[in-house]
Amino acid sequence: MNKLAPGHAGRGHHAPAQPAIRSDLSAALPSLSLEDAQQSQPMGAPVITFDHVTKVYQAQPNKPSLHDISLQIYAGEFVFLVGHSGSGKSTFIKLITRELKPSSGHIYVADEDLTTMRDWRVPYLRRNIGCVFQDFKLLPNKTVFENVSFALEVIGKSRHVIKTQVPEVLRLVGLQDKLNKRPDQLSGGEQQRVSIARAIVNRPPLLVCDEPTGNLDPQTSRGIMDLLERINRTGTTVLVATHDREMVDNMRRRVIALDNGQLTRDQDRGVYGFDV
Ligand SMILES: Nc1ncnc2c1ncn2[C@@H]1O[C@H](COP(=O)(O)OP(=O)(O)OP(=O)(O)O)[C@@H](O)[C@H]1O
Repeated sequence: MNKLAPGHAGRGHHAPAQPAIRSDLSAALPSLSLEDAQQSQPMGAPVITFDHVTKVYQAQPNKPSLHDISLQIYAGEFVFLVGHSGSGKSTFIKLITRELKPSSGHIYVADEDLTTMRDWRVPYLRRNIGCVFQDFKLLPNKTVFENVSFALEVIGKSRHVIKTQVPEVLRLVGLQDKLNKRPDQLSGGEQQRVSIARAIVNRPPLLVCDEPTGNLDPQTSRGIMDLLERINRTGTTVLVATHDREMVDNMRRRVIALDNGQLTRDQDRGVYGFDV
């Protein structure tokens, strides 16, 4: 069943998207407070809009990796993106971060049209999107503290901001005692917590995760999903691409299902729903 967000047309697969273009992306997005707030309700404005999006890779001209996808994800939602290997999940995420451009259709993040966005604006877009990957992507020769602080240094944050925000976020993910460890001195679950800390230290309003528990055992995976839920409760919109059936079935959040590049299901409190 498609859910209706307050004050908005349904999120049906073919809902027309007509957002106004805003020049200030940051102003258009809510900011993350690291203190746990009440469970936030989806707010009025869509954070992500796909409007008849098709993506065809040059290497596979006859087989769209995504075909005519239209949907909206609202501020404060927690959404699972599920589908078999090759169904288009990573392509979907790369379109949101503007690593890829669609072959046709439009994608809006906080009302900004990524299709027409100038290249110089892309780094500003990415400051608003925390990214978490299956393989953590930590810098091996840097400590936990340095891996997280680096994310703030590259966007020019002051030493004062770094000294306050990095310990705060490492406390949030439960790594306050591991600041000086290197990634190879941590478990897989701890490394993923560092990568989540790095993704949210700049308080992005949107967190996208591509198979965040793909390398972790079930118990560690539950800890990571609990953490993502806590981050979501602070108001951050969370999108998780996953194969983790148990997690999706237990958490009963919105599920968007892709099959061969087609949107086949968009369900509130959904289940994984594919045969393994
Ligand atoms: N750079 C590329 N060039 C050509 N085809 C690609 C490229 N990247 C992905 N594809 C194809 O696009 C389709 C979707 O791939 P995608 O990686 O988005 O799927 P996925 O659902 O994320 O898969 P997985 O769960 O295995 O990561 C597949 O058919 C894949 O072969």
